[in-house]
Amino acid sequence: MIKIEGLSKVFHTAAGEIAALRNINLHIKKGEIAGIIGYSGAGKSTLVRCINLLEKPTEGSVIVDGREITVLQGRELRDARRKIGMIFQHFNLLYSRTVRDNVAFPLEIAGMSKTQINKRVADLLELVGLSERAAAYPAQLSGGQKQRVGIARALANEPKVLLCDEATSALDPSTTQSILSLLKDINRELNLTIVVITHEMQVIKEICDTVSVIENGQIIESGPVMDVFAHPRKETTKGFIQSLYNVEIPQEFYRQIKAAGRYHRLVRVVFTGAPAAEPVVAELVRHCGIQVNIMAGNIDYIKGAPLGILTLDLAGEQADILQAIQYLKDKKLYVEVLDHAG
Ligand SMILES: Nc1ncnc2c1ncn2[C@@H]1O[C@H](COP(=O)(O)OP(=O)(O)OP(=O)(O)O)[C@@H](O)[C@H]1O
Repeated sequence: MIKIEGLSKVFHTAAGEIAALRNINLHIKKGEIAGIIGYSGAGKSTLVRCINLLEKPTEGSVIVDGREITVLQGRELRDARRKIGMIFQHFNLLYSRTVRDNVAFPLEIAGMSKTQINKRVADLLELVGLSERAAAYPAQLSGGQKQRVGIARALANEPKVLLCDEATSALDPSTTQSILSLLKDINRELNLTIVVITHEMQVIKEICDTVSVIENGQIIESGPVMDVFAHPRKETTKGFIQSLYNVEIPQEFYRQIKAAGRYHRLVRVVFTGAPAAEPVVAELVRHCGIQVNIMAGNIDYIKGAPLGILTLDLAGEQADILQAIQYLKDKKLYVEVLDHAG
């Protein structure tokens, strides 16, 4: 549904050139919820704004639903943009208009008749659960309700793609949850392709099918959410996972264990899917005759599938520990020997 190829964006400022995006390549399938995560200044907003040409790329192409939008201008560009809805962190509502009139706005611009507008607005407000607040003004709404208006407005022209730029960053955790479930429902009901820009791994975990990590204007890692969560390759990605699953142990604590004298290895074991339920630790003790201490751990469920991350301290004879690590690998578990262990 979205193909981004060789996309670069350079801003020319008084202080010099800023390469906000460098050679971005990204393919997003129809009906997918694609997450793009990065720290502040990584280039997320610029990337999402290049998808609907709010920002003109310096190089490269953006193809949405088979149409290269980077070459469009004037009316053709306006028509193409209509099929790409967008919601924002600070909602960007018109504060002098009621909820109903905010949602009607893009339809008025598209030249729809009043009767059709009334019908469509009523349907959209029902979809986002705001029928009762149609006559209210944005200032009378909570943050979550304002974002619901933003979503209804973004869906008014029946877009094929919905871009969400930090759409839940201004909301509290429970409101965030309700907006994320609304987005998930809309994705399912309308088979809408959604691009989610965020700096919060929780958002990626809750609703995304795929995730791309952006740093210094480049995509450094990309893949299905479960794969990236289970096997992050880049330090930045590991940092994001760490923000969700705190499975690190303090160095000082590990130094104390090592001081006990026995041979140790600190390993991280990642379970995905079925083996997560197996009593692997017990088997490890029985098969390899070593001592296993669970130092940190977390089991989570991503789209119903378990993802377990355990930090284990293995103590015993060196040969037995090597055998234990091999045993885990034979079980098709991902094992990482943490390099600060000795
Ligand atoms: N209009 C602009 N003019 C000049 N530089 C810009 C402009 N917009 C963005 N930048 C620069 O481009 C880089 C990427 O910014 P961008 O806003 O895309 O990052 P971000 O990941 O969305 O960060 P944040 O979450 O803080 O918004 C930054 O160095 C930023 O200063």
